[in-house]
Amino acid sequence: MPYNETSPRINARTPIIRVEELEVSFDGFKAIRGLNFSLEAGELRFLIGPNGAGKTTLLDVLCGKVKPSKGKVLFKGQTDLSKYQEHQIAQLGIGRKFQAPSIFGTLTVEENMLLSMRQKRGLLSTLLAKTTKEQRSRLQQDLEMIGLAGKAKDKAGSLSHGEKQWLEIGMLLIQEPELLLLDEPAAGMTDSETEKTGELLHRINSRQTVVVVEHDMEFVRRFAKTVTVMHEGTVLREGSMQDIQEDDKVAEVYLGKRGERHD
Ligand SMILES: Nc1ncnc2c1ncn2[C@@H]1O[C@H](COP(=O)(O)OP(=O)(O)OP(=O)(O)O)[C@@H](O)[C@H]1O
Repeated sequence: MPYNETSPRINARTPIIRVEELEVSFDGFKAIRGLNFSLEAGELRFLIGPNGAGKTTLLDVLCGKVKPSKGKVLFKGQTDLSKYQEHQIAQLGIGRKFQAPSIFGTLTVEENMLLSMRQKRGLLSTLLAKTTKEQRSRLQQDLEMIGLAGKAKDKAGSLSHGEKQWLEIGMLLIQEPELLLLDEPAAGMTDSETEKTGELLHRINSRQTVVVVEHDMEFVRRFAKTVTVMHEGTVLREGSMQDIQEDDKVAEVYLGKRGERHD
């Protein structure tokens, strides 16, 4: 049975994430200021905005890497994420992929996936445990999902840049998060890898909620469903890509305050 059929993953009523009046300060500098943000279970949400808008900081708060100085961050309506450590948040079901790779190049693709699967259980002894039939089937399913089933026995170090990124995503998927946070998943990829990454995001989104921080506007145009535009630590606009593209305020923050130049 597909693993997502047994869990109450998608509940269209309760937001999977609700952020209220969030503030994050770094030595007095407010990187996030009064931010409100809501994400429904099952969404594929793109976060965009100029450099320094606070996109990465928001993901850092959601995964527990950065603690808010004010405000609420609720997971599934009741769990206050600000009270949990990073590893506990991972256990709760929020997976974060950073840009820097964390795979073991000397291990095979499959071994990297298995290590990640066992880490989730949090017991060192499980590293020595035998893989169950169910786990093997999970592994196979996720390898197929990320397009690396044919490379399961290859050393991870021999993969292309794009394939390494997919393996990292696979290592998150195998931990069965309900919410996946991805920072520029297509950065540095070839055109064909970028296309495959977009398709992968949509496949993942058929069973999980996904938030993607992205700079590549062509990628956003091609693959985004709903887009949140951030600016100066808060949400500037939210909507479909078409709404966002037609918005004067969004154009202004991206194009360096056109209005001011012409006044
Ligand atoms: N650890 C930190 N200490 C001090 N300032 C920080 C720290 N992390 C982020 N900032 C500052 O907070 C602001 C928001 O940064 P953040 O990285 O979240 O923006 P971003 O929208 O992700 O930008 P980019 O698109 O350039 O990655 C920036 O001004 C940044 O310099």
